[in-house]
Amino acid sequence: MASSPASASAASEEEAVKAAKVLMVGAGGIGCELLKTLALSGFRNIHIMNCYAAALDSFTADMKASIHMTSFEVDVLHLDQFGNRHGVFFVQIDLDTIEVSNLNRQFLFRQSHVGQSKAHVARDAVLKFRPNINIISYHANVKDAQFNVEFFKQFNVVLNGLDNLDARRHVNRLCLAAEVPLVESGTTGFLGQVTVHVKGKTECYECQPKPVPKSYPVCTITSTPSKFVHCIVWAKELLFAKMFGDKNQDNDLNVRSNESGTSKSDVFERNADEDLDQYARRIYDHVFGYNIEVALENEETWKNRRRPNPIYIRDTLPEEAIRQNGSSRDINNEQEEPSAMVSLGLRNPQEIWSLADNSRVFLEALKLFFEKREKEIGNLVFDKDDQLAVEFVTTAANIRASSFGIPLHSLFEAKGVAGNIVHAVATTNAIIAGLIVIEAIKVLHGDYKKYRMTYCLEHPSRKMLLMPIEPFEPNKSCYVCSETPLLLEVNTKTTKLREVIEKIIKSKLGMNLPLVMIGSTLVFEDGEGLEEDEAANYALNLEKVLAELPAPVVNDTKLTVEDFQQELSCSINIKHRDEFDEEKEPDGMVLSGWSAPVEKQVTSNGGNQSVASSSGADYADGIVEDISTKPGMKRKLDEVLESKENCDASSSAQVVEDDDDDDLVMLDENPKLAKKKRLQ
Ligand SMILES: Nc1ncnc2c1ncn2[C@@H]1O[C@H](COP(=O)(O)OP(=O)(O)OP(=O)(O)O)[C@@H](O)[C@H]1O
Ligand SMILES: [Zn+2]
Repeated sequence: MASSPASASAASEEEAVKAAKVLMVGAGGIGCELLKTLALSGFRNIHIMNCYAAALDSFTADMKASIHMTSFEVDVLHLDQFGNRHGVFFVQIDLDTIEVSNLNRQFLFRQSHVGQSKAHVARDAVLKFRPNINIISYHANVKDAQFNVEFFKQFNVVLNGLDNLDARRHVNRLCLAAEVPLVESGTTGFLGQVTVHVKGKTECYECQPKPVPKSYPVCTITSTPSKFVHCIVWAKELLFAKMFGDKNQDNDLNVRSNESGTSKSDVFERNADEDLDQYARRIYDHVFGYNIEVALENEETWKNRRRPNPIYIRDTLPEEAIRQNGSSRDINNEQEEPSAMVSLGLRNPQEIWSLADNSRVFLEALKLFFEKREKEIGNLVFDKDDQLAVEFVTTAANIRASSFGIPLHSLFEAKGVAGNIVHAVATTNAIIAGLIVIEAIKVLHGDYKKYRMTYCLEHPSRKMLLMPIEPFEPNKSCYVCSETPLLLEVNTKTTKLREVIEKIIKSKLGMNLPLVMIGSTLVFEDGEGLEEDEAANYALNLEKVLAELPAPVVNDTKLTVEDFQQELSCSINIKHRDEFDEEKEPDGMVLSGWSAPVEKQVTSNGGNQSVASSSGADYADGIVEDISTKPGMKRKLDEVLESKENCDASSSAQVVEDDDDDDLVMLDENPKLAKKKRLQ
């Protein structure tokens, strides 16, 4: 009996799925769901890979310490280079190990897996219910050099389940270079999206500007906090950074260097004759007492504001309590990871501690950093998974909040604010994983007219929670997927090559290992394998101003910038400019022709949704389209820019921080986006 066209098409779809070679990047919340859904959807050849040992060299000591090397991982490593063992395969990459906090939603993992590779354990778990699937797992960073264009070329489709912009951009570039379709995804609480990117047919992941983190005026953070988040930003970005971070970094911590007003040493330096107890108390009095007194002297500031109270240790912890502080420490409680609350016998992170308890934990945390983690001091960056750092930041924020009459918060709540944590919703991940598989099947079938970008909303819009939208055409001025040159306005007589590389090429253009050419002269190259004299030469060039490079960069010079790993090359036309506005153009350079982050005023729709994005500097998860209100118009839901508060004229810089508000916010419509053409 002849088969109907419908069944023939279903059969060919099934064949395409069976024969597919799929690369999946990320085995976290979305990744676990995705792996399971792929396995249950007929994908037969799943190859999760682990280039773990090779990648290990590029890992920092901390990363290495977090990796569990098991015989299983080594075994997987020896399987083969490109997984051809199985002919067709599904590959999964993830650099992370399993944490207890993953278990509520990353259902392929169990308590006993904590500390093990996500990629391997996920592979193992799926093999238990689909033993005939070919899976190879890689416990590695997808940015590792071995995952080059050749590696990507072997796949029919790449599926992202990542949580950061950096890795997403990298995968986008490799997919473009290898000409492999990419299905990209992200979730934030109830919100999520799946987008399809096929070279030449749809826009690439970087065709559109990505959201920028929320920023607060410096004066709000340093002088006039009115919300708890302002205290958290102060504690994290200023105090913590000042105490434990890189001393050479700019820091706007608005503190006087010492009480007598003389130019003696830095107040944050520990004096030779000071024991740790004395040092901790001096810091406390300085930042919560003395500095508030100084701020109070500026009557103007407090005209229409509530005046803060200086807080001194003698008031919060009278003498005997101070002494107790040392002795109440449970010295038998030698924890692997030092914790001030544990050593002081405080057990409940969900409880709001009194000012006295906050003060005790603050002093204890400060001391523990010096006692137990002295080697790290000078290099620490706040990390929401670092218990002692969270304790320090929580208590510093609470003491400051108390000074300014702002309600105190529990450690659990403060950690959420400090780490920009939006609680993940397992159902959203499951829905998004399902949508990824639907798009992957369409991609394998090659019918690009059926591709959809789908957005998962929290509240129904036109009675729909899922909003499918036709993908857009590539953006003709995208520097990643088109050849449009960029324009850099810069003072060529004062700007060093190093600044252009750090602030523009690496930071804005996201290149990993850039190479810079002026005409045919190579002035800089990054990466391993350079000859000693080459490296020395490039190091010299880095410190030269542009106009004094071996091939001088002046007005109208064209730079060629390339990243071999990403197979990305772009031209930058230079326009010399003498002056830059320090406030509006803090880089001292202006790059145009790239997808600059959108910095638009936002309005709230009065909803009650949380739209913060991924943790730390890793944001940019979601672009949500609200086609119910503006058909064809893109709106972004996950970028929240607080309208600038009135601020002293002296405050110019911005402290960058993510959203804290609960409101659903939407960007004003971007007219540029409205003009974009849909796929024909
Ligand atoms: N460069 C990268 N290479 C490989 N895997 C990556 C890379 N960057 C991120 N990932 C992985 O992407 C996954 C994202 O998953 P998810 O968003 O659920 O994060 P998580 O770390 O598992 O959970 P949470 O951040 O909520 O604690 C993580 O498992 C992470 O290890
Ligand atoms: Zn593009």
